Amino acid sequence: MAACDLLEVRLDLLEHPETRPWAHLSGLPILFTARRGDEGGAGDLSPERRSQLLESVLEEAALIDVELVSAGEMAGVLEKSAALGVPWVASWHDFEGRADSFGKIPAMAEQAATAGAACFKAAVRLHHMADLAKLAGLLTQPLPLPLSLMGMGRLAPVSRLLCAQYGSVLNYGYLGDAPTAPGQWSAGLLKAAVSASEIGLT
Ligand SMILES: O=C1C[C@@](O)(C(=O)O)C[C@@H](O)[C@@H]1O
Repeated sequence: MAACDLLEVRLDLLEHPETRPWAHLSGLPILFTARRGDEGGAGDLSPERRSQLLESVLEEAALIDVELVSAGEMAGVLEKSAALGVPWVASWHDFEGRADSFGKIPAMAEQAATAGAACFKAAVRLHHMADLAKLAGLLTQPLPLPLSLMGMGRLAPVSRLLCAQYGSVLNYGYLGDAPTAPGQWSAGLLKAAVSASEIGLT
């Protein structure tokens, strides 16, 4: 079993993205991300630089990730990706885990759908067991687009299995030896664990 079904290339983490260091990984669809600094990106790249990075890979992208709050400042690249039929994952990250984050997610998902996103993704640091239920519970609400939800921190691993069981799409794990978020599973382990825990919850 391959370790993953889709690869995410974090353009903001690459020293020399123009050398296309992902080129040898042919055969798998690629999601390209150029993360903004205040949502976990490296180098605090400007919206112009992030747009330029994404525009340079649109022809080979299966999907692109742009933070919901960057939709306005990166409208140009979103228009180009839409014209090419490349879907947009609208994302949002809360590394602190603020108490009001769970309640904000449905409205952000609605906003993402209206703005043309194919999926809304939120990663939130979890502090308490009750946070697990709040996060996975969002997947039982009717919303106009698929959700990709995951926890960060000590409860991240269990949250990622729970959310996958409740229908979260795009479940992230790392390749190599460096997680890109606190509490991320390795991709191979996550895929095996999700497969082993497919018990048909709705
Ligand atoms: O947004 C996400 C999700 C993520 O932050 C995670 O929590 O696994 C990992 C990032 O690489 C990715 O861009």
